[in-house]
Amino acid sequence: MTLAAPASLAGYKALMSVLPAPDDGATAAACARDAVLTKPPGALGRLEEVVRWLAAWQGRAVPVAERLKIVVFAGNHGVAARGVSAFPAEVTVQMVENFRRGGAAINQLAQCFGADLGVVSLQLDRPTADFCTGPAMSEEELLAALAAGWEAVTPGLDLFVAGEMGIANTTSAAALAAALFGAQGGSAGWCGRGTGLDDAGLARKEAAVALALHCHDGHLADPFEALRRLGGREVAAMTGAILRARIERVPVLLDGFIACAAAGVLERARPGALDHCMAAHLSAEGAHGRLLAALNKEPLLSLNLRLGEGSGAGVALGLIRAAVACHAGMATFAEAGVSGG
Ligand SMILES: O=C(O)c1ccc[n+]([C@@H]2O[C@H](COP(=O)([O-])O)[C@@H](O)[C@H]2O)c1
Ligand SMILES: Cc1cc2nc[nH]c2cc1C
Repeated sequence: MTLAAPASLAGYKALMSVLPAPDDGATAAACARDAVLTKPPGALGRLEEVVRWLAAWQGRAVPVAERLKIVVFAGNHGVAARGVSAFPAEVTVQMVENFRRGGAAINQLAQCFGADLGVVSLQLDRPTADFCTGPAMSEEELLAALAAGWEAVTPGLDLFVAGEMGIANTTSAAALAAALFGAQGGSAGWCGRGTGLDDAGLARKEAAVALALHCHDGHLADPFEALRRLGGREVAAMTGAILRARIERVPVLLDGFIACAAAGVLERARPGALDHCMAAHLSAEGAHGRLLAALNKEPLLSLNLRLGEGSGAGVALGLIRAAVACHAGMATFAEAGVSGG
């Protein structure tokens, strides 16, 4: 059954108080099976945690990793005109074409691990407004972006990955993270080099984030309002998708800095709203570790990736499949005639 996206921000906020809970029965059954598999207890380390997490949200004692979906959301940012990225804004639309032709990293990762890949382009010819001088989006634009994400998650998926492409979106994510989780020590602490900024570019980015926080001061307490003022279309789409996944009990692998800032909106709106999410990796973007700590998430991988597109989560799909294969396929002590400890 298709569930329509809420028509108002009040509708989204109302959903935050009725989020589904994990299936404790399925978790207990997965733990019971794990306990009799032919290995010392705990010997598969965090792969066992992955199985418990999938079981809880899929509602299956033996979770599966067949219907995997990655969606890359693309958006453009007015703040790019301030010289806050190492690349020009036209790269966003060019990369969308690359995704469509199968030439990007995420295409290869999706193919490697049998994931379905979708690309959702969000009005690339209409960048958001420069949030240093006013809100990035109107309420109508925010609702359209949230709905685009919401509609990308179909019920019955075994796992969802929200990826993004948007030149300058690490500036948006830095400002949003500062608004959501505080700028103690200065907002520059949320700024990294993104696609590879030099020192002068980093200084422009830090100045842009500081200016934005000053401009919107007093209006950032509501996480959805912070998203409207400082986010971007692809950032808001990821927020909508991650929320829809929770409603549909679809587990989500979080990608890098921008995806985690988008997810952070939900965590600030209701602590625990990201219980259906696992952090795939620690990005090389400087403040990602700080953001993961604020979300209380321990990343599965740390490979110095800083690509976005959902690529860190794409690599982690291999671990997800490995965890599920062991849990589903291993013999029990009784079946294998192995003496238990
Ligand atoms: O996912 C990350 O942690 C990440 C870190 C640095 C850069 N990116 C990607 O690079 C773009 C944003 O970088 P920038 O420098 O233009 O803000 C955007 O398309 C992201 O997908 C992504
Ligand atoms: C080439 C390129 C590819 C990307 N993929 C995600 N963000 C990106 C940024 C650039 C610049």
